[in-house]
Amino acid sequence: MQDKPTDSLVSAGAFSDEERAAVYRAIMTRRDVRDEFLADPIDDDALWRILTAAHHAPSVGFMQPWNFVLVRDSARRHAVWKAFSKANDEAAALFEGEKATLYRNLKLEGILKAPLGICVTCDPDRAGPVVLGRTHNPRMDSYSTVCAIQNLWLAARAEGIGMGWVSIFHDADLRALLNIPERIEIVGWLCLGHVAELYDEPELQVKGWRKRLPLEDLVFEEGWQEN
Ligand SMILES: Cc1cc2c(cc1C)N(C[C@H](O)[C@H](O)[C@H](O)COP(=O)(O)O)c1[nH]c(=O)[nH]c(=O)c1N2
Repeated sequence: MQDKPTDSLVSAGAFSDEERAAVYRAIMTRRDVRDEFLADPIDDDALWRILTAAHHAPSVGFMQPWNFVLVRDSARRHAVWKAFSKANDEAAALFEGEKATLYRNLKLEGILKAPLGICVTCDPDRAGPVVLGRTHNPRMDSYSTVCAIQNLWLAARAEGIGMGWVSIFHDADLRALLNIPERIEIVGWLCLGHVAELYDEPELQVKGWRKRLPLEDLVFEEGWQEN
């Protein structure tokens, strides 16, 4: 039998009431931020803590496939916004009638307002061709990168920094603007900045786009249930 690595274990006990409340508060009050960004720059230490939280996300085979491309330059962010704008016109054309009007009235990005953009990428080759846990589903490396983004989002919330995820782009446009090689997957463009206020429910719900589904309808016991 192998020796238990006691030196590298920490207690798995539950958090104190206060610690638990803080974790749930970060989860429940995290919002996708679009229009509420303030121009104030993000403190370097806070940014590093947020990136460290992202870097401590779980990843398949511990491959840590992520990179974080930080974009502060306003001319570059303007070019990213133009790429969004083109893709958003295409997206808007897919809706009809009232839904199209509502879509047009939604603000779906904070690329120019937020002082920092982060393009999060996934390198499928980070841990060689055979990755523990990825063999039967190649998407596991992308899923790992999404875990990093969620950690980043929650840590930002705890730091009082807002974040918005923008996905309305042609990959090729972001790739060209940021010099990202073909073999690297673009997972998300994140807008980060201080915010004065946050919606207390998802903005898409507040603006009548879609409601939060009842959890009871989404939880199945023992197998799939067709409603
Ligand atoms: C993968 C992915 C991609 C996007 C998003 C999220 C995720 C997870 N969201 C944010 C999304 O609309 C938001 O999370 C939901 O509306 C729920 O709101 P809260 O995040 O709880 O505020 C998002 N929002 C937006 O305005 N423009 C966008 O392009 C995207 N893209």
